[in-house]
Amino acid sequence: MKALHFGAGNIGRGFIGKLLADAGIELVFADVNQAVLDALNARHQYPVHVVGEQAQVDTVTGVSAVNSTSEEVITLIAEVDIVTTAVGPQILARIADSIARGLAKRSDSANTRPLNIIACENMVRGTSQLKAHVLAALPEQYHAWVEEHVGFVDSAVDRIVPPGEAGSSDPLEVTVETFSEWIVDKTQFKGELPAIPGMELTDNLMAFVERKLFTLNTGHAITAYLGQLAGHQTIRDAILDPAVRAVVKGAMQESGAVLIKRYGFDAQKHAAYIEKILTRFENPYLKDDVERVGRQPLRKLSAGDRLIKPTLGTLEYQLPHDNLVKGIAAAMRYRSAQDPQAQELEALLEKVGPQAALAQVSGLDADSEVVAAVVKAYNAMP
Ligand SMILES: NC(=O)c1ccc[n+]([C@@H]2O[C@H](COP(=O)([O-])OP(=O)(O)OC[C@H]3O[C@@H](n4cnc5c(N)ncnc54)[C@H](O)[C@@H]3O)[C@@H](O)[C@H]2O)c1
Ligand SMILES: O=P(O)(O)OC[C@@H](O)[C@@H](O)[C@H](O)[C@H](O)CO
Repeated sequence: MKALHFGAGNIGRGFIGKLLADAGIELVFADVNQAVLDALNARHQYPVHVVGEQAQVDTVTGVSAVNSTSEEVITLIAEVDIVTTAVGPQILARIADSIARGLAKRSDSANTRPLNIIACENMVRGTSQLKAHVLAALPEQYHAWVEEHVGFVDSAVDRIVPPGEAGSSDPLEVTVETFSEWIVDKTQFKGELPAIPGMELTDNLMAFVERKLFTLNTGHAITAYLGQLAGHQTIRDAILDPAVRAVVKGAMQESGAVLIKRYGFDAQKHAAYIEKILTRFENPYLKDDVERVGRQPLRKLSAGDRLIKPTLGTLEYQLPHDNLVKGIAAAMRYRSAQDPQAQELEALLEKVGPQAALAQVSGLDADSEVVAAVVKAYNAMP
């Protein structure tokens, strides 16, 4: 079996690429970072530090890399059995053209072996969104062939992987937590279901996607935003601050009430899931900056993402949302000199004020009670 993975970044090297390579699958990474590409092709292996009570260093072997914008990628898509991505939601549209060209080549060369494509991004049904971009870039004559031979498989992916230590000179070294979860929608595969240790198959993906995105990522984002406001640099320091922790836990309980109502989750098990996440945020072996977790606040404040979507759920079921509201207000206070979205948000707030800015980025009704509540919380923050 052969796989092409787009994005040799933190989650690409530290989780998805590692699982594929560990399963004995021949793995090629596609990326645009020349230093990473050169190092992968020079060494064909890299170290993964799995940190926790029982630390270990695993070596991922037998890997190579190509530039994501090269013709080699097109040829690989025509040949491989699995394509995975971990590039970030905003990059999916950019790689769609290459995938479309690769699928056309695959069809032209009469390769009818099943191909499965799995986007491993923090978004709801990211692979389905990638599929829409790919079909938009693919001439109509190939669409029926793609429907028959190519599976677009949605997934939920969970492992906290911060960037490498600032002091490390190895561009490939990656540090990961012990916990990991990769859940894929088994109803969307073409051909035989792959047996990859660490990949779990489900026919109830939406429940897992929403559970992860609207618990872990909701809590993570609020930890970052409130943490920055309280002057903390890392997620660990932020979550150990009782004032931050109370809002984060409260927000996860509020989104949890929505999930319990929507998917019939067991309330006790969900409470245990929240507690486990809080201990993961506290991990003393990971240095995860609030700026990584808070990155791209416009994406995180968009209608389908981790702050607004669960809040809409509380409105749907008439449930409390005071802590989610504080989290949204804190997101609007997020500032980062490195992050173009943080600057765009700041400029928008200056130009139109918090009420109109929130309505614009989130799609919420500017005259709604919930927007008024966020603006009140925002004005009360330093
Ligand atoms: N890091 C985590 O803890 C974590 C956990 C679960 C999910 N995710 C998700 O995984 C995705 C990647 O996150 P990350 O933390 O690994 O980010 P990252 O920045 O470390 O990695 C992204 C990689 O994509 C590469 N890239 C950019 N443009 C590209 C292109 N056109 N073609 C190919 N590669 C390209 C970058 O060079 C980089 O190596 C995001 O959607 C994120 O939400 C991250
Ligand atoms: O990757 P983002 O920007 O969507 O979210 C930042 C973090 O919350 C995220 O990367 C988590 O570390 C990850 O989702 C854990 O599984």
